[in-house]
Amino acid sequence: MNILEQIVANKRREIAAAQAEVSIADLERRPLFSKPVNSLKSVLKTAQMPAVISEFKRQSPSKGIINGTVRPEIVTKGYADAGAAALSVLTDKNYFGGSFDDFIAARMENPGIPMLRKDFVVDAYQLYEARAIGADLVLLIAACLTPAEVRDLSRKAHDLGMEVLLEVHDEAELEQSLCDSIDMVGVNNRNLKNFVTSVDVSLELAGRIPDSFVKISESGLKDAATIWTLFEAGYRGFLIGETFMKTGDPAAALRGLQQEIVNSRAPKHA
Ligand SMILES: O=P(O)(O)OC[C@@H](O)[C@@H](O)c1c[nH]c2ccccc12
Repeated sequence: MNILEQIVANKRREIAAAQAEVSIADLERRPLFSKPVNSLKSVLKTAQMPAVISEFKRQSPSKGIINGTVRPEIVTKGYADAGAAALSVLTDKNYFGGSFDDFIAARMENPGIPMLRKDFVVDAYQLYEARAIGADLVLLIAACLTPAEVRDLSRKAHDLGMEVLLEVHDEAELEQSLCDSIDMVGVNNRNLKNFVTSVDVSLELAGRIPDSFVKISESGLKDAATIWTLFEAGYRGFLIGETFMKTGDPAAALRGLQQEIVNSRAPKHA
């Protein structure tokens, strides 16, 4: 099994255990379940500048521990104050060291900013969980879902009031999985099967994503020049985790990058 298959197999066991313990009716009664949703799509649609979606990620299968000491409420408040367009918080425990507690701590501190539940969603039950912890949008990863699952899960997410970010890594995934209940398409520069990162993936797929979908480039992003190149290619959102999290002060790292983005703004955007 490749790593993605292992993660998904583990996820299915976790879901079975969670379902045995907490019913959907219980999730629907959680206070955050009915909170109004913050739209990321509407923010990105009209973005005049690259919008950074800042991720809280303690560890990953490719990098091991990235930051073992950070507190989610402090880091995410710092991200929001530094001008992040949205927050992404990992909730997978086994491979990314995340949790619902991390997500909820970030949510309580930042009620008004779009928040992505970053996990491996393979079952509608997880969409109820996402809503119950206060998520505004969910990630659906084409590489671990059939096109029919993408369609059904994205419709269900909409029924629950959330937006959907579809993650693709190549043209085949894009062509098979894109459907009209997707709000945003995220091109993952990292191949989840072997962890190799290249922004060429985003550049190659940009022209193949219809303009009706907001485009987000994900993973391996570090510098303003690359972000502007991707902006020119049509990307509006930039999902960044490690570049910030590996520093002692992730919010300061975001602030520095935002400065760099403004300072290196291409003349035609002036
Ligand atoms: O830390 P990076 O290289 O900036 O990447 C962030 C984000 O794109 C990455 O964490 C990610 C993208 N898609 C995922 C799916 C599952 C887990 C993690 C991810």
